[in-house]
Amino acid sequence: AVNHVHSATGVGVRGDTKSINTTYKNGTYYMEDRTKYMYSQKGSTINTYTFNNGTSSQYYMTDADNTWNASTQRAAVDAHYYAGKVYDYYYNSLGRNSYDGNGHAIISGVRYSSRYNNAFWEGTQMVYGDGDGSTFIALSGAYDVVAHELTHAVTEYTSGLVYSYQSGALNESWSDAMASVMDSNDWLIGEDVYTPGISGDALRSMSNPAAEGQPAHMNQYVNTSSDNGGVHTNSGIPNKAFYNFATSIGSRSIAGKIWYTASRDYMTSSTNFSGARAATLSACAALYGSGSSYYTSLKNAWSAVGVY
Ligand SMILES: Cc1cccc(C(=O)O)c1OC(=O)C1CC1
Ligand SMILES: [Zn+2]
Repeated sequence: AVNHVHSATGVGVRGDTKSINTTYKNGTYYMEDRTKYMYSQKGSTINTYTFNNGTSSQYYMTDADNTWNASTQRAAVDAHYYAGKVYDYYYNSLGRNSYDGNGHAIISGVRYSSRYNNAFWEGTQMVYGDGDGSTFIALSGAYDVVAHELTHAVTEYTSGLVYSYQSGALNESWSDAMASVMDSNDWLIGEDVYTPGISGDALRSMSNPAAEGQPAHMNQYVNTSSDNGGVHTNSGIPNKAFYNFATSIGSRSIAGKIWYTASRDYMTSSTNFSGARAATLSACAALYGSGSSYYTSLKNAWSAVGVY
C-alpha cells in the first residue's frame, strides 16, 4: 500500500465497528493515519497512543493483524477515528488544515490515569480518561467530546481566549458549538459517554442549558471563582445564543462557519460576551452582508440571552 497505509477494522468504546487508518512498519501495524492532506504537505500524521492507565508515559498502539477489536484498544479506536473526522471537517468544510492552520500533527492519548472522568487538550495533545464507568465511560467514545477537545486547540491558535471568566466561558462555548456542528444529530454534549446507567441526560444541553444546571440568560450569570470563574457553567449563555441562531436560520453549518470566522478574524484573548456578539456580527457581515437575514437573526439570537 502507498506509504504502508492501510484501512483497518476497529471496535469502538460502545462496541461499534468502524474503519480506521493505520500504518504498517517494522513488522506490525501502528495507529498512525497518513491519509490526510497534511501528510502529503509536510509528513504530518494523526497518531493515537495509550497511557495504559498511567499518567506520565505514552505507548504506541500496535496490532499484529490490523484488526483492532481488543477491549483495551476501544478507547484508542474512537480517539483515532473521531480525530480524523474532526480534521476532515475543519479542512473540507472550513478550509483549516489542522488546529494550527498549517497541518500540525494531531496526537491523542487514551486510558489516562485510572477511572478518570475527564478529557482535556493538554496544550500539545488530547488526553482522555476511561471514566469510572458510572459518571463516564471512556471519553473518546463520543464524536462531540473529541470535537470539543480539538476545538480547544483551534481556539488557542485563533482567538486565544483566556480560560477564565467570560473569555473562558466563550472558550468552552466555542468548543461546544463546533462540536454540535460536527456531531449534529442533537443539541446535547457528551451524552454518548455520560452516565451509562441513565438515559436522556448529558453533560450539557445547548438547547436547554438549565436541564444540566447551566444558565441560559445573562441575568442568570454565575459570579464565582471556582472552575476558573465558572467556565463550564456560564458557557450555557453563549451556547444558547448559538442554538438560537442555528435553529432560526435553519443551518448549523452556516452558524458554525460564522462562529469559526469570528474566532479566527474578530476575537482576541480578552473578548467578553458582548465582544463575542460583535465578533459574530462582524463575521456574519463579512461572509453574508450586514443586510442579510442571517445578520438580523444573529442579533435576535444574542438579545434573547440578554447579551448586547
Ligand atoms: C469531561 C470534562 C471535564 C473537564 C473539562 C472538560 C473540557 O474539555 O472542558 C471536559 O470535557 C468536556 O467538557 C467535553 C465536552 C465533553
Ligand atoms: Zn472544554
